[in-house]
Amino acid sequence: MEVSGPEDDPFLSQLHQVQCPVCQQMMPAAHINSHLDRCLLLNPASNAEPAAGPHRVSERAKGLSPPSAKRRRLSESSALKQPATPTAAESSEGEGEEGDDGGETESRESYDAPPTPSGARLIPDFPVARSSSPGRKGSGKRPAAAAAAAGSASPRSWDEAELQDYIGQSRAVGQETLLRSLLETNEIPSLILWGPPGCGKTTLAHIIANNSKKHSIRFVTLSATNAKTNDVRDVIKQAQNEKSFFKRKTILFIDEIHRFNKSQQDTFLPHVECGTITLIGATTENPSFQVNAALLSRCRVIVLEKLPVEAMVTILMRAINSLGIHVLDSSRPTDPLSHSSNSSSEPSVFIEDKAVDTLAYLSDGDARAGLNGLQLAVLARLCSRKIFCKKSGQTYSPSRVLISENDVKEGLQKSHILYDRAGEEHYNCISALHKSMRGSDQSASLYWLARMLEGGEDPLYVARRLVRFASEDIGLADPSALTQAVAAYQGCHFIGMPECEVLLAQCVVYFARAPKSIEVYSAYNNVKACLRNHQGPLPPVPLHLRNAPTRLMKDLGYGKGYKYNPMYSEPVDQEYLPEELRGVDFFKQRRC
Ligand SMILES: Nc1ncnc2c1ncn2[C@@H]1O[C@H](COP(=O)(O)OP(=O)(O)OP(=O)(O)O)[C@@H](O)[C@H]1O
Repeated sequence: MEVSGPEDDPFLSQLHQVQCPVCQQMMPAAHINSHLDRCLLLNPASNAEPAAGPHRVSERAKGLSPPSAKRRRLSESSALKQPATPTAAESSEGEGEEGDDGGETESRESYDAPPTPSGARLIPDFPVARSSSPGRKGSGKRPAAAAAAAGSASPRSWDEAELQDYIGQSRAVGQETLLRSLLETNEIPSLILWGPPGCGKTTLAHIIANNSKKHSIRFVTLSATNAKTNDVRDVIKQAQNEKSFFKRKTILFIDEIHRFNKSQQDTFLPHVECGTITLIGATTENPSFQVNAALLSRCRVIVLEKLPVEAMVTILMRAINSLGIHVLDSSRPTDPLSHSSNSSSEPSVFIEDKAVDTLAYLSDGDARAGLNGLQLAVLARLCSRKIFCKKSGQTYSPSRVLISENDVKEGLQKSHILYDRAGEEHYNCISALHKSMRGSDQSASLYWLARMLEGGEDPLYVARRLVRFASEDIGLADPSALTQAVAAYQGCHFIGMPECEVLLAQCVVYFARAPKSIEVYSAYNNVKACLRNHQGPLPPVPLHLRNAPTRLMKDLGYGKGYKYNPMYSEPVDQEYLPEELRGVDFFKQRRC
């Protein structure tokens, strides 16, 4: 069983009181790191950190202002483990009042925990089962029931993870790669990590974080899903202070960097350029389109790939080992109940080896999907393990539970419930949104919109679909719908997420309520069908409709007989379609 200190558990760390070594104030352990940041800036003279040096007093006297009270929560992994600043675990316990941070809390989040409301995300524990190479035996590190119920199929502490713990991706971080040598010499350049969901972008960033911690480099994370431009400015301001006063470097990790719009991305540019921050961005989208060209040219793009099945098996086996699950060899059919007896109150959990292979295969290179699928399968089996005995009329819980191939398939389906940006769910949801607006159901329209945006969909993708809908389904019944959609698109482009969500919501409700007409859409389809079905060469443009800029053309009869409509007070009787299509009305029916 793994033992973790109170600083590992956000709940415990709230209860655990520690004393600030600078101002001696007592506060919950969870607050100590954010408090220390400010305290060191405000009280440089009393700073215990050896690197601080005496010059800080004069710097403060020069008017170094304290970080704004509105400063958003930021994560800083190096601060959590600075050698000279006692961590919560190292500090003595005691009673005390709340920290002086005005209610601002800074707690460590678990690995896949959602970002804090401000968008700041703390460097979480990083799941690495350091134990050996994972074979297919199942090591039984901690009871599967407890571990799965605790909410993770990943092993718990990944705090010390290093590159060797990173599975696969040899093209990006293999032995001979540039990135590996840069990491080994601790020369981290600005990077863009580009790859499909769950392939390990964030994981790699955390490995870099662990590496930089050793060299007292600050590592701050923001998620572009929630962070606002002010959050970025705060990070930059603090990075400038850290650089000039403490000669400390800052690495800023931005998850889903493509969700920052171009002007938000511009905020980093000068600071990346002058070395105030080293930027590491993670994105599932092609950076050539989603990242500012100027910013991109200052970053190395590391392309990560979908994890191959073998790598997925290794990752799953690590989790299985760490959860204490036993793997059953299907080539040697045995009754799991005949395995060694289990005296503990926790059931022994077994998994078929083919279930592991299936999970690895079906996860499609997405380790998160695989691990979530495993976790849900374990939980589902544990919850349904009570057996009713007809003879005694009692229910009892068997001491052994078997996870089959079907269980993992179900687990995988459930873990994909939310939203799969890159897969079928993406198309299902946009189709449901389109149909709900067409059906004038404003609630359903908003629901599908929110489901996509909350699931991490690119707002510009939704906006583009709205532009299309404006003409396809509303058309001339309300021509201003198109203006609304284009405005929403541009608004999203200007302000990005999360602010632009309400623009899309407004547009979606407008469209759901708007009158609908497919008149133009179907007429145009009729024209296209006419062209497609035409046999032989297309009919020539009638001579009277042709322009005649030269004498020769006039001589050839171009423009001859054309009636210039503004010259007539009554409707003009004139043909505009080619001869053979005379009388065709594409608005009434398809005639070709
Ligand atoms: N190469 C890897 N080695 C070990 N574990 C991995 C690897 N890739 C992913 N994982 C595991 O899979 C889970 C998801 O990985 P991670 O969050 O790094 O993916 P991501 O590429 O950042 O995904 P997204 O784009 O959806 O944010 C983590 O729990 C991590 O432990």
